[in-house]
Amino acid sequence: MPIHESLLQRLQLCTSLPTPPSTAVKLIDLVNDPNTSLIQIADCVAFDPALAVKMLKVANSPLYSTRRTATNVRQAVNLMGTHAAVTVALSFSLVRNLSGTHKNDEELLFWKRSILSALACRILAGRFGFNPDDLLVAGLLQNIGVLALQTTMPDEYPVDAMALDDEALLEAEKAKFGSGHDEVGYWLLKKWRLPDHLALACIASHVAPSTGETPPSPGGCVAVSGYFADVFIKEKDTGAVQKVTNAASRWLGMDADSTAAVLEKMGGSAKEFEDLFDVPLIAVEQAEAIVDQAKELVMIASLGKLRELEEKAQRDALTGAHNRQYFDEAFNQEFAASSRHGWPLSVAFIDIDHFKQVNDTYGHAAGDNALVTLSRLISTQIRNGDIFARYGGEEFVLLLPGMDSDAAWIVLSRIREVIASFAHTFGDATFNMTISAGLASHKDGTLTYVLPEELLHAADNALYAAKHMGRNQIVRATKEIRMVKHSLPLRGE
Ligand SMILES: Nc1nc2c(ncn2[C@@H]2O[C@H](COP(=O)(O)OP(=O)(O)OP(=O)(O)O)[C@@H](O)[C@H]2O)c(=O)[nH]1
Repeated sequence: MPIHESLLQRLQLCTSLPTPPSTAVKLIDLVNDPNTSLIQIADCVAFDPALAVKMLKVANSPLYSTRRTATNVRQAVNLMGTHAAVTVALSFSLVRNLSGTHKNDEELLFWKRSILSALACRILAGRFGFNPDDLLVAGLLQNIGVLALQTTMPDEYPVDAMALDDEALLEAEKAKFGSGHDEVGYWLLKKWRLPDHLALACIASHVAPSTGETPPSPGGCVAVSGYFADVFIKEKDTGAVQKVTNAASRWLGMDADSTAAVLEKMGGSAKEFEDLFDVPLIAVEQAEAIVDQAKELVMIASLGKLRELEEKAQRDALTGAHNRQYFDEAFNQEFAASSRHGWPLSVAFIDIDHFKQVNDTYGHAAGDNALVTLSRLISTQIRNGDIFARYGGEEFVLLLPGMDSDAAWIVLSRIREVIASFAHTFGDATFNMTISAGLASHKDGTLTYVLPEELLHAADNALYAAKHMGRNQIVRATKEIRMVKHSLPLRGE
């Protein structure tokens, strides 16, 4: 991913770009060398007294909880192991020197966010089985490109960079400079000679997964870590908890419960990270408020899930129309209300004509597809309170509360026309379908019924009559039709 040329020139000419301190440069050499030994790391750390103190602190902290206590750098490095020791030493060395001369609040905020991201990364790594120390560094440096762009072009860079969402910021940068902080960050870290598995976090964490099915990846952890950090940084953004919940679900398939658990863990470990990195991160009350907020969200999410499940249980899996059970219940209730109050109620059976031929000619999958399309077409023609359900096979039923026979006739006519004029396509095939419908109405001044089954039976008889009369039409139940027994072999003949 090459950086836009004029931007590259400006970056190369900039003398104040963030640069790693000499200890970090040595540590990067060690990171790149597969044969690095514990002695070499201990040597390098020992030359930097402040770093040595930090390494002792971290080796004895719960982050690397062992029963042994390190009393000198050699022991600390030993306890942590080569990989962890060198990556952790590198992150301390970078942050201390890059943030050491906090020029302004903005820069302090930048490092606060980076350290909180690193903390989230470490927790997420533990959850998904990735290397926690690699992810700590990646989380820390994922937005180093922002710092590079801010330093190179202080007057042109969006002033509200930290307030923007990552996607919006990248878009603004690309429009202005031709490249975003993701590419610039990667370029800078490669210039520092950081190995790809660490530098790539700058790029990978900024490309959203295309589907929700992507398995969790280190890049995904880094991406989501920024949203976790924002919950603590953007105190005024009341939607921050919701945003991290969405991002964690999208990138890592996490549910609201797991997201809240990570937030809780972050709140608990922030103090430790604050001590290690010497940057104030969060106030205790703030951490508590965030955890409360996260718990509330879990409750809302589980209520939402419950509603979703209830809704699912009422729907036909193929077409999304209501199912027979839901219809039966609603129909009985509506019939009772109609009888009680004298409100009109119409019900219609809708059946696809010669549907067997569709299956036989174009295949069962084409038939399924047509059923889905037909349900969608019908749904667009009805109102909220109307109930459209799959009664079975290619037969549907439409319940129209408050509608008399004439009004229902108009709705059904519109449905009949819309369906007849729709050209279904499946693969190379194009075909049209028609429907027949039988309509019966209660309490509309014409026929009345004592039992709900009688009304349904009348609508069914009317459908038989529509089929008998040549299909692609609607027939209303009349006195004669209403009581007819199903004796004619009409449907499917
Ligand atoms: N693809 C598909 N076909 C279905 C489904 N449910 C029922 N069918 C088919 O629907 C067809 C219904 O056929 P028939 O009852 O003979 O009726 P028809 O061919 O529509 O003819 P008329 O109703 O008399 O116009 C059968 O071939 C069933 O296999 C389904 O879920 N998917």
